[in-house]
Amino acid sequence: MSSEKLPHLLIVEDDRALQKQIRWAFDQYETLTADDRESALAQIRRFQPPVVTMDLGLPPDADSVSEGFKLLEEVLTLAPDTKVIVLTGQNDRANALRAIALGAYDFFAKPFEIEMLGLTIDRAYRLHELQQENKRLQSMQQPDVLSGLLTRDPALLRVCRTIERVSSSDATVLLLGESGTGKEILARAVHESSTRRGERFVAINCAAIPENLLESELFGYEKGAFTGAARMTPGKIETANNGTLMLDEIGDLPHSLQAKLLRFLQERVVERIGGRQEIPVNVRIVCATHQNLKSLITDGGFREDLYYRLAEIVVNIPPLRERSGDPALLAHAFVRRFAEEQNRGAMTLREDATRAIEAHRWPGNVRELENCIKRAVIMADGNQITADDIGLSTAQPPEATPLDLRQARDEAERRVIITAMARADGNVVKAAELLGVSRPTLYDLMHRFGLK
Ligand SMILES: Nc1ncnc2c1ncn2[C@@H]1O[C@H](COP(=O)(O)OP(=O)(O)OP(=O)(O)O)[C@@H](O)[C@H]1O
Repeated sequence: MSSEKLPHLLIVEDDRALQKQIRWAFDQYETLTADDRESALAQIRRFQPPVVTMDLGLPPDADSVSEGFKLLEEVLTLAPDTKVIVLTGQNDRANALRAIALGAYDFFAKPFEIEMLGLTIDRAYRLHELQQENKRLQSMQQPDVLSGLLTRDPALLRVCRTIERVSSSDATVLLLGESGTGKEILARAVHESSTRRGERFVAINCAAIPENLLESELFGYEKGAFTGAARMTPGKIETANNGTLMLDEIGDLPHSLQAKLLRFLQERVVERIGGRQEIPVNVRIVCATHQNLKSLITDGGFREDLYYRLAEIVVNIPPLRERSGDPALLAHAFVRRFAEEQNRGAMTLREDATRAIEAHRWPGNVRELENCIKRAVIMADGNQITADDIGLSTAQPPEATPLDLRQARDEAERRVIITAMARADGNVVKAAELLGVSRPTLYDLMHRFGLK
């Protein structure tokens, strides 16, 4: 390795003999030296050494530590990632601790063993390297488009991985899930993690608009196409050109429009109502519904050919009641969010409230939970939310259990761990206490069940 490639090590030491000794001992580094504060700062500015060893007693007042502490603070302001190892006098524990409190990486009392110092310097370099690598990776990462979606449930985590994987393609995604399960969040995530993210995300709810208006909303119209069409208006499909179009509640799309949408998906052109021109549109479609499209097809309510056009990738979003641990996890997060929004200070859920949340069936899913917590935050007298504030009944219906004993045991353990982690708001020590096991045992179990 050429000497330019060696990492820099700055030795700040006014005792020339000791300075030399350290230099010789660490020839695996490109050593720099300084014997007072000013020259040390000059070396830091010029070379930004990852690691610095520093005597606290520096001239002009080498018997006191004032120059040393001043330098330590300046180094950490100038280069906060630098690892500073402080060398102190023999019985100078108080100053050593003060240096650590200020942000020094480690300390050694003189006289010290040079091998021990060497090990600490090596460790400091490795830590510095890791931190730099971490920073580099973080700066390369795209913004996490699923960060607004909270879950620890394995099935929903799998859904998130699927969404991330399919986003880069242009495949049409069909999101199936009950109302309030997070279909819109996932549809936006598809858009935000695709190359279309700089373009528009346009959503339209097919159930909320009457049939005659829905056609013009989707396809647009020319001026004079019908009474009241005062000027040309592009439809949602056209508006979403180059971006993503979310067709929410696609199961409610009237038959006549199903045929028209199918034509668009085949030809990728739209014709505005009253227009003759075919306008090419490049759009990625994500659709969603809470309905069972397969049975709609059987009953003649939905075209099978349209279904297969839309269902290139089908994603099933599990309802909240089937997501292990998620009700409590989301409830804690919503309490924090709403308490902040309502300026209620730090609020928490009392254990009886968490239990009531876990026991409820959540027919309205995350939206219902969100509203329920919002109401409780407003209603609670103190800063603890009780089961009464939540206002839920706790009757729990029986659950289907697998018959294989080992599988049942694993499944039960897994659920209990997820529930404990959620109830403890992610705090492993608290969760271990709730479960009556040691922290390492809980870590082992989490590892065994693939829980982070
Ligand atoms: N996993 C989650 N983490 C955090 N917030 C969530 C999560 N899932 C849903 N939400 C919130 O719950 C509410 C409902 O979610 P969203 O609108 O995406 O559901 P939806 O399935 O599209 O509902 P609908 O079918 O009624 O339109 C939103 O406020 C959303 O931010």
